[in-house]
Amino acid sequence: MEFTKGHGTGNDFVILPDPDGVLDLTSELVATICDRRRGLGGDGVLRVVRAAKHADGADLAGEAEWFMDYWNSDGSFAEMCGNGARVFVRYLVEMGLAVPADSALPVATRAGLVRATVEGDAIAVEMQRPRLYAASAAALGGLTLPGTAVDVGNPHLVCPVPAGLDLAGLDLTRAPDVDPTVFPNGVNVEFTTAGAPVAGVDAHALMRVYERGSAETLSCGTGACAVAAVALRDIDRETGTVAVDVPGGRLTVTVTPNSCWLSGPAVLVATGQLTLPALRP
Ligand SMILES: N[C@H](CCC[C@H](N)C(=O)O)C(=O)O
Repeated sequence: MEFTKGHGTGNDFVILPDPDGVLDLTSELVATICDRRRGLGGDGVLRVVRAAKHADGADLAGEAEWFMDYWNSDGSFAEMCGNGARVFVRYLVEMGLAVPADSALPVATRAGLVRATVEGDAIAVEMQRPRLYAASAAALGGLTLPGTAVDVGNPHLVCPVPAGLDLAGLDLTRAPDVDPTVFPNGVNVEFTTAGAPVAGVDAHALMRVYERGSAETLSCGTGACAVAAVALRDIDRETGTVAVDVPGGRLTVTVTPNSCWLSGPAVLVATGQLTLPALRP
């Protein structure tokens, strides 16, 4: 089966073209494909399927031709993947499956319809406005770090790193402990510090993330949106533009009154053939 490998600021995905939704994609197969030794390796899988051909996209088939069937590397589902949506659109355009109109390209997702624009090396995707909804905390290495729960279509917990602690030194080799009553379906946990002023934006943040279903990744698009929304709240702003530096590069988040734009690079690395036994006819 053909695949393409792509990434957005180091958040990497295996793209599987399956326009008619005939591939029997299972959690086990996704985990095997994403295994960095026994498979291709990836933070997740993006199946490219016509919205009309997938149960989770059919209700949006009248508004978007394509559905982004996103899976985390452990084989679990997620409602939204911001970097994944940007790489997904890069794939559609590069493969001639879609032409970005002036009014942006619609894509169906489990979190609803998103729109994307291609701006050279950068691809921007418009998602729902992050909603800050609770105070909670993450326990890590004997420390309890207070944070803010943020809904970006998928769940996030944004924890500022206290003065005296080094963001780079946090041990993210294991999942932070969180409150299951606040996050019954798990959560993506971002650890963040303020960055030096950056010209042309309202705030600058640095972040690392332990992702639900994928462990630590070099970047998390929806996580950057959550971090940006908290950074704006901390300067008493409801809207604005935030530069978010992740280990894999820089994302730019623009929070508007009704939505949130996530912009950054999206690169296709390679195309080839998957020959795993589970994929043989
Ligand atoms: N692990 C996330 C999904 C991927 C999020 C991230 N890769 C992004 O770019 O938004 C979750 O389970 O909600």
